[in-house]
Amino acid sequence: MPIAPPIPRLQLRQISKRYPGCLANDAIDLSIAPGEIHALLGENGAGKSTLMKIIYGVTQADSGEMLWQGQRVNMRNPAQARQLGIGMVFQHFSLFETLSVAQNIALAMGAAAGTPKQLEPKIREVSRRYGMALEPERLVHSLSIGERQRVEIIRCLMQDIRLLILDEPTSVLTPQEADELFITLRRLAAEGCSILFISHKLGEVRALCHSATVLRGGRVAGHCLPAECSDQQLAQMMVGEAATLIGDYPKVRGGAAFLQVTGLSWHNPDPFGCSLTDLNVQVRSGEIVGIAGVAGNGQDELLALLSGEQTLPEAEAATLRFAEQNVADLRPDARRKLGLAFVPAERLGHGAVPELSLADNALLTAFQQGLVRHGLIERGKVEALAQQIIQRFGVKTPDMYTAARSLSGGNLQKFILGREILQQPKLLIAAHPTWGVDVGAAATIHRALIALRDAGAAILVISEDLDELFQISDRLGALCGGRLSALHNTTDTQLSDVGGWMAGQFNNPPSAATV
Ligand SMILES: Nc1ncnc2c1ncn2[C@@H]1O[C@H](COP(=O)(O)OP(=O)(O)OP(=O)(O)O)[C@@H](O)[C@H]1O
Repeated sequence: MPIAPPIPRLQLRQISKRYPGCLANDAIDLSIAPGEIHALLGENGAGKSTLMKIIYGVTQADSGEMLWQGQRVNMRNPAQARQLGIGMVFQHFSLFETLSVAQNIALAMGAAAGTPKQLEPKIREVSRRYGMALEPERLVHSLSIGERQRVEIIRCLMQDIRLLILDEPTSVLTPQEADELFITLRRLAAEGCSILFISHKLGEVRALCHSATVLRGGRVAGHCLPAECSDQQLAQMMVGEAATLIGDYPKVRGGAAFLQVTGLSWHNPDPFGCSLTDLNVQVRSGEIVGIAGVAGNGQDELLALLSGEQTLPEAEAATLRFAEQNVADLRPDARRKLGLAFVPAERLGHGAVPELSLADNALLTAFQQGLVRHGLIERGKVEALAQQIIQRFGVKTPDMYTAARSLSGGNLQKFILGREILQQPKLLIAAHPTWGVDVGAAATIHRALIALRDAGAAILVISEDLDELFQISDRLGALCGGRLSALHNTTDTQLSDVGGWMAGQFNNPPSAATV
């Protein structure tokens, strides 16, 4: 007697979802078996997040049907999804800093699940079983980003989980933490839990996922077995043409120092923030300096001090210099006048105003580039700039009047980066320049950064993506606990060296001269 194939855990049939001006999901079919780790791939704006939100009940499809273990289901909200055994770990965690791990999990699970004290033994059991070390009494503010992600995953595993959705989970992890996460995910899958994994990192998709669905322009472009495909083949399925992914950029020495940070210390009044201790770094015109580090080790504080969002008293103005000018006491617009462009880590709300159109967002930081005359905005010039950013950086949007918040994450990132690069700054400071950006767009951004470097700009990139830092940086260092390692030429540096610096294994003499 023939054996019937197992019923898929989840099946989507002809799922469609339209937003104003765009068909985000167009008749999508997708099937995930029990115990299968399935990747969802696609360039920025392909429709991945929209599809996940439909599965998790955050938003509803316009048409099509969803079958959960063979039964038709109308997913109305996340609570219903959780009840069925679907868990989702978002890119940005929503944890309360001042509460413990157990208190956070109890809050998320609702009163019926029990008090924090009652949940502690189960948290310990789940963390032991899946090899995710985590103490239930620890306060969240004392946890690393990797440990915070464990809180979210353990929260999902506390319920009877059948499908775990992870949205770019490794973008916040060190390489070692990512390896540990994969061990947990493989164990979960071996027990029959299905996993839907979204990532732009093709290497890890090939190493982890059994199968993949590739989306392009809201439609299914194909299904494949990632282990049997090269990066180039996967990228080609995503963008529909042969993509040039890896740029082998020559390393350079740069000219005179433009940004000079000398003995920079700052006490952070926020008890959960990080203070900076005796930072020394020079970025020369015509070079890219990369700063690695796990989030929360002083990156935000350093960025605020470099951009002018946090100023220092006049007496300390010389701790930061642009060329020969002291700037530590200057506000952001004064620093922009001296040639600074800045890409913050957070896209919505910091890099762009969500409610404003792309054109107005272009004006926000580029207004000193001749876009305002006699106090009047020159709309024609603003629109020309916005159009140029959209075209040069391949930003997918219905038009320049679209609100920033309705762009997919990666497309907004391309827009913000393009806006800053096109201002031809003397100094560009960029946090996570390709965070959430697809492989094709990341290559475009890297080429643009190299071109800006070769045109003579000093560039400082702060990123957690070590592959990226090795690819584009001429010199490298790392932040740990608010201290910065010395910089080294990238050509003389191994991945393991940077891993060591990220863990604080460096010993700079106080106020050391930078290399
Ligand atoms: N709330 C919304 N209103 C209007 N348009 C939206 C909204 N959400 C998404 N879109 C549009 O739907 C399309 C698909 O977006 P989605 O976020 O699903 O892409 P994605 O594949 O997840 O991209 P990324 O890799 O950049 O996160 C994009 O063109 C986006 O601009």
